[in-house]
Amino acid sequence: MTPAIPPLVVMGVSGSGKSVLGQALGQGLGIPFIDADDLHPASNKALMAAGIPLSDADRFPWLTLVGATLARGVADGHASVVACSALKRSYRDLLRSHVPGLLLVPIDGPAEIIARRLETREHEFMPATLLASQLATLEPLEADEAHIRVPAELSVEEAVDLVRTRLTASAAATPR
Ligand SMILES: Nc1ncnc2c1ncn2[C@@H]1O[C@H](COP(=O)(O)OP(=O)(O)O)[C@@H](O)[C@H]1O
Ligand SMILES: O=C(O)[C@H](O)[C@@H](O)[C@H](O)[C@H](O)COP(=O)(O)O
Repeated sequence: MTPAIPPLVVMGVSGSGKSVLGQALGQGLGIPFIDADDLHPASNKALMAAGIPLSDADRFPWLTLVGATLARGVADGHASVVACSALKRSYRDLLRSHVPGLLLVPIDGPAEIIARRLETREHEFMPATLLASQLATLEPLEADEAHIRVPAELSVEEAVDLVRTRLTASAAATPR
């Protein structure tokens, strides 16, 4: 059965694996993938490249663009999957204000795994030194935030299977 797919945001700190999983989910579920990294204004990229964490004021216009991008997909009749850190509850609320049916896909794992991933990857503008600030900023999901949690230890294929299985199960459980 093909589940009805809600707009998805793969979230977590830098280096948790959002871009890789988001891309794989887009392919696996047959929906567009957008990396929120690509929606940052040059000013945000310059701050991060200089090792300066973004403030709420830096992030809100960017998150508004991310939310509008998700909403455009819904208006066009399809879900999209976005990779976006979405670290604070207020950021996620802003995204949900654009797409109320938003389903979060948080990637959770020990800081050591994430730090190791950051050490071995190349990034256009994000230095590994910002991981500490990302972890300090991350606000855990609250009980009313719809989500499918993905352990960082899973392979990308296992993570896609987990999300697909959970989507199918929740579609089967939803009364028509
Ligand atoms: N499930 C995974 N298992 C092993 N390595 C992974 C996994 N997901 C991502 N990676 C690797 O970790 C690094 C960070 O992944 P990336 O998707 O860029 O993270 P983010 O978008 O959250 O910053 C990359 O080198 C990527 O290849
Ligand atoms: O401060 C933020 O809100 C995040 O840093 C977010 O903007 C993202 O994490 C960066 O664009 C780096 O990209 P990765 O998360 O892909 O490393």
